[in-house]
Amino acid sequence: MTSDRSIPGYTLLHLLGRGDTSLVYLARNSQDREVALKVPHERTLAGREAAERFGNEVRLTLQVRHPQIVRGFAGTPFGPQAFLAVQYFPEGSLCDVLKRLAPCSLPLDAALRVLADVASALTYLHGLGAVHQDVKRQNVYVQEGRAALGDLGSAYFTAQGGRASGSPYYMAPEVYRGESAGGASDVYSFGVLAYELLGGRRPFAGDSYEELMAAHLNRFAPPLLSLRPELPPAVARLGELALAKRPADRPTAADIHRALLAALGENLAEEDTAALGTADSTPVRQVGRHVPTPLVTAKPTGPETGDAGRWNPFRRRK
Ligand SMILES: Nc1ncnc2c1ncn2[C@@H]1O[C@H](COP(=O)(O)OP(=O)(O)OP(=O)(O)O)[C@@H](O)[C@H]1O
Repeated sequence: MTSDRSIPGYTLLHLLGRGDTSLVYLARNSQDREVALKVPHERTLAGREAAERFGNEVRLTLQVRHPQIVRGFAGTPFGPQAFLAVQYFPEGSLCDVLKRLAPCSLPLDAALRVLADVASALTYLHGLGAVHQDVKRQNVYVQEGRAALGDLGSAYFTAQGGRASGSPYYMAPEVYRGESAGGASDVYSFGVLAYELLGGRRPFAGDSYEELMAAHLNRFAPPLLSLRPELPPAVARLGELALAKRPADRPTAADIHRALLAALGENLAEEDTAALGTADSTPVRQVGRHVPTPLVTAKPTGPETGDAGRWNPFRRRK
């Protein structure tokens, strides 16, 4: 269950957290930099799908570079020495931050800033032709009010095909139906995150996977303005449109990013404008679970932490 493997070049300082895929340590690298070191569990390495997911996370994390995506420093995708060293966030994930704040929620400006950063990360990924597939508060890391999107284990380049997946509380209707995922599916998950941060509750609840699926497919959440009247109307409107049942009715991540920056009184930075269309990426070789697969009714595709699991949202693992 636990991993006591040492990774050459790193001194393990202490355990930061335990996920379904890996143990995450605070570690020091040979340049004396503190990093979060992800070391996969033995069972992750032993399971084909889990090992491929970890390998995918390593390769994509090291390939992409954006200020609002958790930065990867080094890694080995497969084998007994597999690891991933990433930027360390002392404040932890957005989930950790919200737990510490409870019963209060993020002040409006702080929530808009976090959402703008996540929208910026998605704009960049979508510009590369990639989808993230697991946008949720557990995968957003926070430092001094700024946010970075992490966990690229389920991400893939749409041109190369991949398997639709997600976390049940955040999964788009088309993913529940087993159709292919696209940027619009990430926008839907972003809409759930935005609803949580701005509305203070989830848009859809359910006591089972089936109940959640029925809610995401058929129900409509109360308007955000009814939950938080002080919201900028344009942001509330885009937040609701992000939850549109049909992918084509949703705004793009870039639309949402612009609206959030406007609400914060800012303009799109030049590098973000460039990232919209000209991001340079050489897609990595896809393996195993990332070759095109016939899609059947989507099942959540991975174990999960906390209360929004990819496999089973009702099983708590930590
Ligand atoms: N970059 C980081 N900085 C600080 N803490 C981190 C970082 N990455 C992970 N952690 C901590 O480690 C915990 C486990 O990380 P994570 O959820 O990414 O594990 P995983 O096993 O790789 O992913 P999953 O559970 O989704 O399969 C997090 O909940 C968080 O507390």
